[in-house]
Parts: sequence; C-alpha cells; structure tokens
Amino acid sequence: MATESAAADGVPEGLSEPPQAAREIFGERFASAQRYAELLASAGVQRGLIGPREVPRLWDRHVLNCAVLSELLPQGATLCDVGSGAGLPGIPVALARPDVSVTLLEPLLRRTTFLEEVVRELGLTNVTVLRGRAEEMIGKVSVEIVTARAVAPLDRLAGWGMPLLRPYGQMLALKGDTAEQELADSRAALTRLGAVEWSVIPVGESLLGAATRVVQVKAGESPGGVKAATRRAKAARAGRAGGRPAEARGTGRRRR
Ligand SMILES: C[S@@+](CC[C@H](N)C(=O)[O-])C[C@H]1O[C@@H](n2cnc3c(N)ncnc32)[C@H](O)[C@@H]1O
Repeated sequence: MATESAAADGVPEGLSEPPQAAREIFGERFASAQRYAELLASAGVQRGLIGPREVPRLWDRHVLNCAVLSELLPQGATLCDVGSGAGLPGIPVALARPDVSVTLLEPLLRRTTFLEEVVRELGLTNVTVLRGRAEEMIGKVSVEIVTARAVAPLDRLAGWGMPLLRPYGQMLALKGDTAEQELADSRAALTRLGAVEWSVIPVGESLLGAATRVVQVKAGESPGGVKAATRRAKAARAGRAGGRPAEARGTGRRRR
C-alpha cells in the first residue's frame, strides 16, 4: 500500500512498495525498475496507457510478471516485443537482462512517444523503439526472440510474430489461463507458419509465488512459412537497391 509519506516523496498515489523479488530480479537496475513503475503510475495513467485501477498491482501483475520472462532468454539474444504498448513485457525484460538487445515495436504514436521518453530517462542503451505494425516489418526486423502480451489471439499473433524470427528462433507469448486452449486452437496455423515445437512453460514461481504462463513456440528453418520467406527476400533485394529503413519511411494515416 502507498503511504502518505511515499506520496509526499513523489511516489505516485496508490503505487505499492516494490516487493523483495524486484531487487532480486533487477539487481543493479532496481532503481531504474522503480522509476519505470513510477512513470507507468503517473504519465502512463495520465496518458491513458495504463488503467488507474492497475496502479496498486503494477509491480505484481505487470512489471514482475513480465520480468520473469527473462528466465527463458539465451545470453546476448536479440528480441522484438510486438505490440509493446507502455513497454510490457519489453522494458522489464530489458532492465532485468542488459545483455539482451530489445526492440519495442508499437504502431501508435502516443505509445512510442512514451516509450522513447522512458528509454531516454532510464538510459536504456539496449533498447530501440520502432513505430509500426508487425506485418509491415517482415524483412526489416529479424530477431531470435519475439515476445508479446495481450496483443492478439495466438494464431493471429503467430502470423505477425513468426515472420520476424530468424531460423530456429522462438516466440514467447504471455497468455495466462488461456494458454493451453489457445495452443490447441492454433496447431494448424503454427505448423503452416513454420513452427516445429510448442509448449506452455510456467516461469517465476519461486520468485513470485505464482507462475507466469508463457506459450513458447519454436520455429524451424523457415519461420513464417513460404510467404514470409518470399517477402524477406524481396525486402532484402529492396534494401540492397537502397530502400530506406521502416522508421524513415512515411507511414500514412494512423490512429494516435
Ligand atoms: C492491449 S495492448 C497491450 C500492450 C502491452 N503488450 C501490455 O501487455 O500492456 C495491445 C498493443 O498491441 C498493439 N498492436 C495492435 N496491433 C498490432 C500489430 N499488428 N503490430 C504491432 N502492434 C500491434 C496496440 O497498439 C497496443 O499497444
């Protein structure tokens, strides 16, 4: 529970004290994680990126619940967080794992503006913010790990995320109680998209008391399937012909 003195010290009203697990997960970057929670609870709420009712449970349900994903990441991995919103799970993962290079992919300007401010304020040198939709990034983003939380049902998410993977990469989707059912419903789509193995992995139980349920989808040699491979090859040819990177191109009309 937030105390009056904490509020007077500049901690946003309603934001709880960080649990002990936060110190263990974030180590040297604990103070940055604390600042991120404060930014979510203040500017994040004011700008409509986080619901006010989420503030008392920001640590458990959002920041730490996302950070424990880092248990599954190989050393020095490249990662794209699709539909990052206010930076979840990408920013907690980047704070917990400075060795991992994180791209926060998000189409809405209001959200990328917030993300850029957070990255600047926290000095996150391992994070890049990229504005756009996942489907526009085939051949432009190529990573070992794609993460996502609360973006789309698994079959649609796989259609967006798998084509961004390198061969033998993996998609990690935070899915909660629907994990098994979504996997069962998505088998055909996953196979078509070049997945060779999938499972539900509980993470973080020893630190948080309750496990975060992660759907892990491993890609084979051609993630995203034949269509994605063709689009990757086209994008590579366009790149060689002097095409500009996605960030530099006009993006047409968008919701803000
Ligand atoms: C419900 S929010 C979840 C945000 C964040 N992942 C979280 O867990 O708090 C879904 C996000 O996905 C983004 N999104 C929707 N369609 C997308 C697409 N095709 N490619 C990338 N992001 C997308 C939205 O702009 C939005 O920020």
